[in-house]
Amino acid sequence: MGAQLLDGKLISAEIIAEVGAKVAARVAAGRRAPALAVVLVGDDPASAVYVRNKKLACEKAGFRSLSYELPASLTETELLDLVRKLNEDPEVDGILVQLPLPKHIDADRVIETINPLKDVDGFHPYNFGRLALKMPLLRPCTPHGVMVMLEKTGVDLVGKDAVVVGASNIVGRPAALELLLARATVTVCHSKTRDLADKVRAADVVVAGVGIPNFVKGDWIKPGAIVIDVGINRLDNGKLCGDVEFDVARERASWITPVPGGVGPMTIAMLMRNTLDACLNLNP
Ligand SMILES: Nc1nc(=O)c2c([nH]1)NC[C@@H]1CN(c3ccc(C(=O)N[C@@H](CCC(=O)O)C(=O)O)cc3)C=[N+]21
Repeated sequence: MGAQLLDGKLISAEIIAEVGAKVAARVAAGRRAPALAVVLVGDDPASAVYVRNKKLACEKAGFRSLSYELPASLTETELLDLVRKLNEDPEVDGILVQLPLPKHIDADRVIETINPLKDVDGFHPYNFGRLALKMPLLRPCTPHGVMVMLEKTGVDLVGKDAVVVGASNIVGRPAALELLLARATVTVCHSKTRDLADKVRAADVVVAGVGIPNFVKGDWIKPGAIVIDVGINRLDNGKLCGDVEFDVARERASWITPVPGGVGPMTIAMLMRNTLDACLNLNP
């Protein structure tokens, strides 16, 4: 027994290849390739790795990537000016400002300054609101990647009990909206939730995004449940691990995502899809 693995690396590679084929066809028809601007402020080593992976994905998809690597001393005004310049640049389809930003910069203000049609992270309140109102436009990449993985299980989510552990703006909340859009019954748990274990025990689908290694215990998982682990935690030994106690959960679940090689690569695939969609929306 034991769960089947949802291979994020494989699914991501398929999606990036699909995007790449569409880009190649568009370029063959004489149109320019989609262009993604990636803005990195400061020198957080994890951010540098993610940004490098995003640039590699752009190459695979045939996108142009414009990279802005700026010092931690950058002022908020300077960053907002750059965002406005990219908003107005007709050669730029997608704008991604890597988070977290240095503390002296108000990230919400930066996100709200991005043209919602170029907001390929799906973080702008406009895109978040569209998702909440059942008319998604650019969907937040990580929760959208979660939904694509859930589709790969072939399990119908309609009426299923889904429990989201974590209520962050980038994972838990948008994941809950995605699951609701798929017509699951959604419970969102957070640090004030009582009897978390009981809530997880009742779930047909568990989505964990809290950023604490092994926070969701394997024996909480209902036999046959689907487990999607969005956590990416780097341990002292340098290894990555998720938020779910994988080895025990794996024995009980029907499907489970590994870390690494699960949701992480899906986030990047969905970013490529959003950038193509933004390009098509802006340059029909
Ligand atoms: N504006 C913005 N948009 C983001 O989408 C965004 C962000 N800021 N800030 C940081 C988080 C984190 N994130 C990841 C993307 C891919 C992997 C990924 O591909 N992970 C690999 C492992 C990579 C490694 O070895 O570290 C995996 O899970 O297999 C991880 C994390 C995007 N984020």
